[in-house]
Amino acid sequence: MEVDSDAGSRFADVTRNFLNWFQTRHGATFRSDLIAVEDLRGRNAGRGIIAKQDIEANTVLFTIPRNAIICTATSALRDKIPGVFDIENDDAGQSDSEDEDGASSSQDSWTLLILVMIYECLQGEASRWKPYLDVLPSAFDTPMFWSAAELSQLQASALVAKVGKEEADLMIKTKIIPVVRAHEHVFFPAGSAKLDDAQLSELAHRMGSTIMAYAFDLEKDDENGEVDEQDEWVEDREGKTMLGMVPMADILNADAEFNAHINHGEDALTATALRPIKAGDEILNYYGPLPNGELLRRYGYVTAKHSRHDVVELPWGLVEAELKERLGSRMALLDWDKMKQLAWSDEDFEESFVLERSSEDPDSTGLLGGDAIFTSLPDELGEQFKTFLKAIKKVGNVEFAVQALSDKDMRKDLYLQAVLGALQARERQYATSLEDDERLMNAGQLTGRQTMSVWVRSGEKQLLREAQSWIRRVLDEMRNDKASNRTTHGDDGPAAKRRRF
Ligand SMILES: C[S@@+](CC[C@H](N)C(=O)[O-])C[C@H]1O[C@@H](n2cnc3c(N)ncnc32)[C@H](O)[C@@H]1O
Repeated sequence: MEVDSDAGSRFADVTRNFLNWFQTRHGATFRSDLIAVEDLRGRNAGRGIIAKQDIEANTVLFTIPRNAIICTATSALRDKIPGVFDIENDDAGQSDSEDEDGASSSQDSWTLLILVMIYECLQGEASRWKPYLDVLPSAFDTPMFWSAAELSQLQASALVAKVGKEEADLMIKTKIIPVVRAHEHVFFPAGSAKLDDAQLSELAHRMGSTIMAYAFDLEKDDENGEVDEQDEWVEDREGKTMLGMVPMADILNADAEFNAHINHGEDALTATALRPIKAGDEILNYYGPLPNGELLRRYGYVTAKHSRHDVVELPWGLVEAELKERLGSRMALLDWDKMKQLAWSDEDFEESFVLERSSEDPDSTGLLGGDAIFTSLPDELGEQFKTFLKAIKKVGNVEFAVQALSDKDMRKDLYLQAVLGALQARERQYATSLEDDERLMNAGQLTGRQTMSVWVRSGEKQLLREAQSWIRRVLDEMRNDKASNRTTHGDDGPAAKRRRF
């Protein structure tokens, strides 16, 4: 990425101001002898923290006093509009408050932090976090901000349905703008221009996306003052946890393999090296075992190391269609709609299933061991298949369903064949093949967003292929077992040890 020199020096100025501001917070530490905040825009990673020299394991890299965090407990907004913040008395962590100005709100910790961030931004120089707010992003690469044409590059990825733009628009319209409008004298400093609804909505979107990619969960400390790292970077969309913006901790970039950890202490959060770090290496945090699609949705980037966590959704309808095809002329015996109604009356019946690889967790030093391998279909998919066969038997007493229900090997073969067909159909839902995607990547003509789309969709296709290969291997094994049983016992001999379905 080209970085023009004017923009480059502005970028460096706000970084310097932020560092000065951070280091003068009471209780803050920053090992400037060991680490530096650097401009990583050349590799599309914004700011990041780099080791200036070799660092020993367990070294504390920086400390953030809790009062430097932006959250509902530290911002002055809470005292100015206490009614809006009164969510404690509600079991679900939500309030349906009606304040003196009649603005109705149903807030949670997520919307309250958006309000706090809007408030602090609108205070300008008067906010005690101004130098920190200046290093937060003004533009995002998350799909929330993509055009329809850009989104179409994700093809059949389930990510498309999860972008959530309409939900965010509605939340801003019903929970953010009314609160600001009802308290304009609080949000807009005297003499400042008031934002119109479109400008407020844009600011709220920016703050929402910043929180999504930067905020920490502040309430998950265990008795040792530590946080389960998978929960540390949160997406608490149910509003049940206390969220906060943690200056400096959120300058750390992250990957599926990482070398630093943020410990949550009583008075401060500390960033610690998990293992020896070499001079020049980036200090990396961990956002959890996220598939690239989810990394893109929440944070706006993808990495090669996160591919191991990729997932793909298999809609049940595709498995059902395969089964229908296999029923062939026997379909005449069935009232398909009645049978479906019966199957769907089971409360556990699912519309789709998530396929994923088995992969070990990173070790205590942040390193990954072993490959991620596809080793099984979801148990629930097998259960659902059986439920469906039972419905077929009940409604039509179709011979092959009756047989499959009593013969485990036959059922397993039928199941695997149907899922194999469904996986192939799922692959065909994408507009390009895995090979097309590889050619596109190799041609090197894609924009950043296009590259990320191809990465996400080809990661899903790759997993579909691995699942198909796994099924073919299992089917081959079953055939070989059967053949060897026949040679051992003769065709009429008792079946040898049956495999579990
Ligand atoms: C908590 S911030 C980290 C600091 C950020 N780079 C900045 O300049 O403010 C999270 C954002 O950093 C970027 N990021 C984090 N890890 C990254 C990585 N490994 N590669 C590229 N970008 C990354 C993404 O834009 C993400 O939304």
